[in-house]
Amino acid sequence: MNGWNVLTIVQILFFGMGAYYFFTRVQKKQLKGEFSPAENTRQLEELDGMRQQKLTVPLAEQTRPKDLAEIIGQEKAIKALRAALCGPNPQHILIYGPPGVGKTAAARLILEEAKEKEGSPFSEKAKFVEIDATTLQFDERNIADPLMGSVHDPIYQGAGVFGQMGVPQPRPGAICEANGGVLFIDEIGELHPVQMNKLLKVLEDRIARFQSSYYNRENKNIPPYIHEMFQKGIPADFRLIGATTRNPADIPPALRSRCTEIFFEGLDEKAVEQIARNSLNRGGFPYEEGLSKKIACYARGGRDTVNIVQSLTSLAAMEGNRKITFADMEWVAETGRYQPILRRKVSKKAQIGVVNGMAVQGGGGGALLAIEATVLKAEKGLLTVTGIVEEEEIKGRQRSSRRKSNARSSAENVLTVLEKYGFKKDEYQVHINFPGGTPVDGPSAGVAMFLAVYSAFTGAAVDGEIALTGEIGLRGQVLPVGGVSDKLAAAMEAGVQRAFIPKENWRDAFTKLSISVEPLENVDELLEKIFRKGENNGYVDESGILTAQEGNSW
Ligand SMILES: Nc1ncnc2c1ncn2[C@@H]1O[C@H](COP(=O)(O)OP(=O)(O)OP(=O)(O)O)[C@@H](O)[C@H]1O
Repeated sequence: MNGWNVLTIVQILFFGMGAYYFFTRVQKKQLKGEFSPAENTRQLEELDGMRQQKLTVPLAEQTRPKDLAEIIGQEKAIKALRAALCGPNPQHILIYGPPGVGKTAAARLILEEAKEKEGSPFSEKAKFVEIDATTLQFDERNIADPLMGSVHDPIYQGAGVFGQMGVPQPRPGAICEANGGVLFIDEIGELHPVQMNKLLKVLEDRIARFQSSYYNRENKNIPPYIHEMFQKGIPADFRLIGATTRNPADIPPALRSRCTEIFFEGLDEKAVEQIARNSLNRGGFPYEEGLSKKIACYARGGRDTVNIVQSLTSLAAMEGNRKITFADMEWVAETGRYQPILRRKVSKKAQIGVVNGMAVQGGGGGALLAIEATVLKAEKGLLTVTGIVEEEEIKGRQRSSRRKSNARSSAENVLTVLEKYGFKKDEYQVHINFPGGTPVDGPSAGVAMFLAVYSAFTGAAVDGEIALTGEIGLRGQVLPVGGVSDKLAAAMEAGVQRAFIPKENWRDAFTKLSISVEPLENVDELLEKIFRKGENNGYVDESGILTAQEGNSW
């Protein structure tokens, strides 16, 4: 062997050792997922720096109820929640209700209370796992599903050393994290139908199952725990609490049938005032007397209230920690685009040609509207509808929209239906008025308009403590409308004693309300229910021009 050959062999050996060192080092790094120590220290320092930068706790967080007793105005719903979750056999639960009225706050607190109860299957460590269905994107490739979990197949980027070894890795989702506790899904009605079906299956099986075309029982590279995950699944034994602002009819029956349904009500004025007072007191600034009442004129629920109080306290703090005034509330309402809430109280007096209609307000929530009508004998028929805003822009907090009223065409239907009761369109001037310039959703005011004109036409006075909603068909049918729960809440707050709603909107839950709610199929039924026979509710007499003059005094 000559000198050249020895040198070559030495060079090859050195190169080989260098390559071996390099590859084993890289492989070790990948196996351990290790970074360089300096990089690791730098990243940790950065995270620590971020943790040091704390802002003060927002008032919304400070005022979050810490106890179920701090949730105002939902006593019945909370009792039902306790009954469903705090016993030895907790149920799955669906909570319905308008936004910001305490559904999430109550769900967060109920598990803690359940844990304290003797015989509860929830252990001290039972977790409350919260997920918002509006932020869950459905991924049909199932690469990332925070709710159900997913499998990282070896081909995917980031599969790491398991990827090189051809091992698929199950990644448990929220259903497994909640095992032994509560899974709370906010806005559950927004779940993609495929996710909803998978969730229903998990509620039955109480196991999360994983599949992958890369999984092979014979693959010796696959660690035993991953074999077990594929073959036996991962436990997902939890109680579901779903919350939704939708109507029960919009929720899949298969989910409803597996859950106890609980209804949170819209908050009335008194409840909002109480929440405002509690928040103002926690805010720590002096405030003008009666301010909580003023806040209740604008806030539609608990969240609105807390947000308004937060703006008020920020303003007072910015201007030298001064007292919070009514003028500040006006400013917050103006800049925050809070619409004043219509809160009419009904009159106990029976009046001719005046009726309470139940409506839905632009920004959400129900409202009670007065509808007045006059009927005058004339040479020629005429219909006038006033007080409605034909088209208006509703500037909501999140979006603006234009709304066109079609109250007039609904009023035309009313006159046609009235022909059955002796009224002749060509012989009367009818004037229907919605005092207050409120945007009116025409069709749903149909039955109320009918009653107002009928009353003016016949001279039969209508009880001031009744209210109505429903679209009217040309044959006098009472047709279904939206927002009935909100409308009933507003009616109760206004002092209504009897509310008439379309039969198709009827729910058994309405029997539990503090007022009488009566379903209607047609307007004949309505007339029979509210007028006694023989009273002045027949047809107009020959000489008579019957008007609602008496009714104009309200
Ligand atoms: N009934 C209430 N009593 C006391 N505080 C309330 C009430 N309702 C709401 N709040 C306040 O508003 C905040 C938001 O309410 P929460 O998140 O519980 O509403 P939600 O009904 O779940 O609304 P969403 O449907 O929009 O999720 C609460 O943290 C609390 O500070």
